Amino acid sequence: MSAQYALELKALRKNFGKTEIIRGVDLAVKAGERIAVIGPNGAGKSTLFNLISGRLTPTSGEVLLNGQRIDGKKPYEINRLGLSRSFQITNIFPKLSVFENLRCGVLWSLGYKYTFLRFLSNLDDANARTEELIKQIGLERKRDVHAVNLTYAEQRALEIGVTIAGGAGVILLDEPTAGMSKTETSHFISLIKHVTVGKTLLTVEHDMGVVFGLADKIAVVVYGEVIAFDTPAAVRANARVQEAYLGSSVADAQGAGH
Ligand SMILES: Nc1ncnc2c1ncn2[C@@H]1O[C@H](COP(=O)(O)OP(=O)(O)OP(=O)(O)O)[C@@H](O)[C@H]1O
Repeated sequence: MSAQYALELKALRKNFGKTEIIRGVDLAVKAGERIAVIGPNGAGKSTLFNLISGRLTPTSGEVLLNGQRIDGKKPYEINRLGLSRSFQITNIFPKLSVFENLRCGVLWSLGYKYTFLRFLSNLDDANARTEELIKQIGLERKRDVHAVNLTYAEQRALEIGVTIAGGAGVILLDEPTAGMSKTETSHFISLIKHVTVGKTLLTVEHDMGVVFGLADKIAVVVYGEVIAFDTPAAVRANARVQEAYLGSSVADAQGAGH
């Protein structure tokens, strides 16, 4: 890949009415980096994800995926260009099995959206890729179970599977461990690391244990600006971050043994 960065935000701004919510964000993420986006409630993290994934159009500024402008494009176009996003609310099909949910994701990426009924039975490549995904997310024993009958943590695993099914190189996850127990969370961090090897990952996260367990770098968003973008150790030591946001959260995470 010739582009220097997998994802780049340049002077990105977003207003809602007269209120400026994203206030000039610059961020450059190298291919293969895992980034946690943190910040107080209402800082603009979800808005930033919406701008990157095409759900919102920036008021000004640029978003580049592998060097190509994607701001202004539709979410499915951005998806086709190699960026895939999962949401806080699961968007899997409850009445389809694990296998069927994943195969939908694979087929979509292969471009069979409108004709796939005709091809289902003999799509050996899609089926093989689907079986591989099931193993990756550890749901072999739930292969034929309807999504609605999975546990919450299994549904989240399936959702990660659907998110990566299309082979996107850049993955956005919105609070992937929200609502999980501590044991489920630590298992899930390993799963995310495992399935995103070689990919670029951005995750919005409130749980500092997850942040420090997962991220190569942390972007701290406060009041619509990125006030720090650095390694976990450097962010932890950053006085401005401590003051604006992180002090007590880091102390909590460290106290919890992270
Ligand atoms: N569509 C919208 N119209 C108007 N204001 C909005 C809209 N979406 C978000 N906002 C406002 O923008 C600000 C940033 O919201 P956003 O959801 O991006 O924050 P966040 O950092 O993701 O917060 P949280 O951690 O609570 O999820 C908030 O003040 C919110 O009320």
